[in-house]
Amino acid sequence: MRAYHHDGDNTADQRLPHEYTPFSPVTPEELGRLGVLYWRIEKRDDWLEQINAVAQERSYRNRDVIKVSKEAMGDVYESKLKTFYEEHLHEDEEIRYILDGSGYFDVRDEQDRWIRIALTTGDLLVLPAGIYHRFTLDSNNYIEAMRLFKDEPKWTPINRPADSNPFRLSYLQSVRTTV
Ligand SMILES: CSCCC(=O)/C(O)=C/O
Ligand SMILES: [Fe+2]
Repeated sequence: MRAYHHDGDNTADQRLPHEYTPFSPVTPEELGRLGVLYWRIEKRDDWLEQINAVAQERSYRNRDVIKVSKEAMGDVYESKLKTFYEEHLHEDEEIRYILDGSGYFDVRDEQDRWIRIALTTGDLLVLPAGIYHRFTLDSNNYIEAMRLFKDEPKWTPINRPADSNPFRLSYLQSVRTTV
């Protein structure tokens, strides 16, 4: 995982790294203050046991696997990518363990700037309910991820603006009390 401030350029290809100049890294602790959690679980023999331990600890009872690529998604590929890259929130945590490939999750910080989180195989990321975010493939155009859920999957992204959504309000409250 590599997290840094995004350059804010929305005109160039979203799949490019978009590193702010000068490069401005963001630590896991800073992500933690936004409610974003991160674990590194190497894809060695015991990776599934480690995922199961996190899932048990955090009550993630359901899971599935998604492959994002032209080959895997066919006709819906472009429209799915567009949906993933619209700024949105969810009323539940978004939990992704990267099984293969790579991609970028962008999250908003306290000043509403984008932080780009570059994920590769072995990264486990949890975005809290109510955080504004988006996802894009990088120039490798391929990611395979395990999606974990507390209960039944709540797929529906709620696009910004969603400032009076109760999950947004409670997210903001939780971030303020951690600062
Ligand atoms: C790497 S999983 C694809 C992106 C996704 O599932 C999502 O919900 C983005 O916000
Ligand atoms: Fe999402």
